[in-house]
Amino acid sequence: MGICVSSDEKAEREKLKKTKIIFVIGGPGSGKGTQCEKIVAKYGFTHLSTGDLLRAEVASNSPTGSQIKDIMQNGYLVPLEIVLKLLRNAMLQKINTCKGFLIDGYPREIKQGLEFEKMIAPPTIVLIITCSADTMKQRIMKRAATSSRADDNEATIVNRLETYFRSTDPIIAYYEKRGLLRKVPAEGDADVVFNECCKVIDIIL
Ligand SMILES: Nc1ncnc2c1ncn2[C@H]1C[C@H](O)[C@@H](COP(=O)(O)OP(=O)(O)OP(=O)(O)O)O1
Ligand SMILES: Nc1nc2c(ncn2[C@@H]2O[C@H](COP(=O)(O)OP(=O)(O)O)[C@@H](O)[C@H]2O)c(=O)[nH]1
Ligand SMILES: [Mg+2]
Repeated sequence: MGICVSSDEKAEREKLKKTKIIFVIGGPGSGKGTQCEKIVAKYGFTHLSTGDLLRAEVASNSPTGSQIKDIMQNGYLVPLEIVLKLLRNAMLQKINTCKGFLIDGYPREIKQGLEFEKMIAPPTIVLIITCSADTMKQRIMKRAATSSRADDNEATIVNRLETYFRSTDPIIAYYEKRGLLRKVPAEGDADVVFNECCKVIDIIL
């Protein structure tokens, strides 16, 4: 006997499958949030950052929040089940009004991508914003002056960069092989980077 799926759940799945989904990946401080903000303004997509969802969970003082606080403070990855549940719930809340999703900061491991496809839908494309580790470090240190993020400090930045580089190469190779990867170099000015992002997005509209 198959797994029993309610008709509501079926309808949700169908809607999620029809919606455009862009994974936005890139190192810490590469400019994912900055580009997503610009994309939202131009295309009206819905921006969901897994980092923001997790920080909101910590701020809410929920049991899950206290479980993940130290992990994040130290620059490590939060367990997949926690991230995916928060993400799926956030997507379902917006599904009826949304023109497309920008999923910022996900996947961080191939397994996250595979589980997302199982639970939600395949991504339309995967946008990767790339710049050097030095550039990322400099941008985060500048942001640290105003961000009040617990992980925007020099020691944690080293861990975040290490975590990023360790887990990202396989993700890049995986989506490249499937023809879904779109690379945007991000050393330059944010507007120049945005221009490149638009070229990639215009093709999937
Ligand atoms: N998809 C995810 N899977 C596991 N952990 C995650 C995920 N997204 C975020 N986190 C965790 C990792 C970090 O400890 C913390 C902050 O993530 P995030 O805000 O994406 O910061 P970041 O350092 O990768 O980049 P940024 O500087 O772009 O915000 O939350
Ligand atoms: N020069 C330059 N700075 C940028 C660019 N994108 C973001 N920044 C700055 O770098 C910092 C990190 O950007 P953010 O969008 O938070 O990056 P994220 O960590 O990838 O989400 C911010 O202080 C931005 O102002 C860019 O394309 N060019
Ligand atoms: Mg960010």
